[in-house]
Amino acid sequence: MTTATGREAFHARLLAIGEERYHDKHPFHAMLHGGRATMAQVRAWVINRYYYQSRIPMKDAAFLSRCDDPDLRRAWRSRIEDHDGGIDEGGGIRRWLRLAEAVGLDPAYVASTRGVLPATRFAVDAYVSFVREKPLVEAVAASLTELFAPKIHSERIAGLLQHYAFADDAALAYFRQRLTEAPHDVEFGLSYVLDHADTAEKQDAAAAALTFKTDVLWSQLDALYSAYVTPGLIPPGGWDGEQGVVGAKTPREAAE
Ligand SMILES: O=C(O)c1cc(C(=O)O)c2c(n1)C(=O)C(=O)c1cc(C(=O)O)[nH]c1-2
Repeated sequence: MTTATGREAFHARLLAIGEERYHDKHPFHAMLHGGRATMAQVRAWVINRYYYQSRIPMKDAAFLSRCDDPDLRRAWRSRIEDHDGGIDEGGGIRRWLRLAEAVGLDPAYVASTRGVLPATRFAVDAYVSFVREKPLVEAVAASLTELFAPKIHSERIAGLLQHYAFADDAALAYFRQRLTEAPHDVEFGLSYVLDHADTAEKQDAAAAALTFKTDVLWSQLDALYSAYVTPGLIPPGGWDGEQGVVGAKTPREAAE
């Protein structure tokens, strides 16, 4: 067994993975945040990303089902509350559906997950399976992409507000809420991984888990890009640009 590197060096190694591979660098995000995405591309993103949102509490439930430590369960369970919320107010999932409505989609269509690209399903389902099957320290390490999420959420709020007529506080409530939830989650997750990856083997496995998760995120955007930007090859079953669209087209859309 080789010796683990020190806590700080291991932390730096994890940060470097995000620096190199996080999906804030994907060209689809540059289009979206820079106002260069058409409304059809924005809608495709909202439809596909809903699938990720809908599976996050399921993967957290899978995680909880494997924890025999009540302290760990107590620290983790708020993640499910964040996304599902209460009966009346709902949580992140309902806030995401408000964004869907704001971009002119029928929330029931989005919630049905019809039209989600096959590659999106494969990537997201792989994340849920990973968390269901791998050692807990790797499952927690995979969630650490959230270290890099507040930056992308801030960029997205600013970019969408600047460039899109649909964007207002109600439409973007999902992202504002994550700005306070994610740092709390990730603070716990990071200390857990730094404490529990106490051999070189476990550190390598945790780094690989974080790398895997960056692939989960990146490949969802590759799928969107290929279907709705270039070459524009929508796979069978993928959203056709019409289903679930409600209301009149905006003048900008009519010109597109
Ligand atoms: O908009 C984004 O780029 C982004 C990324 C991530 C992420 O890094 O996995 C999450 C979220 N958002 C998010 O909103 C969220 O609730 C979330 C939960 C998790 C997770 O792995 O448990 N990641 C993310």
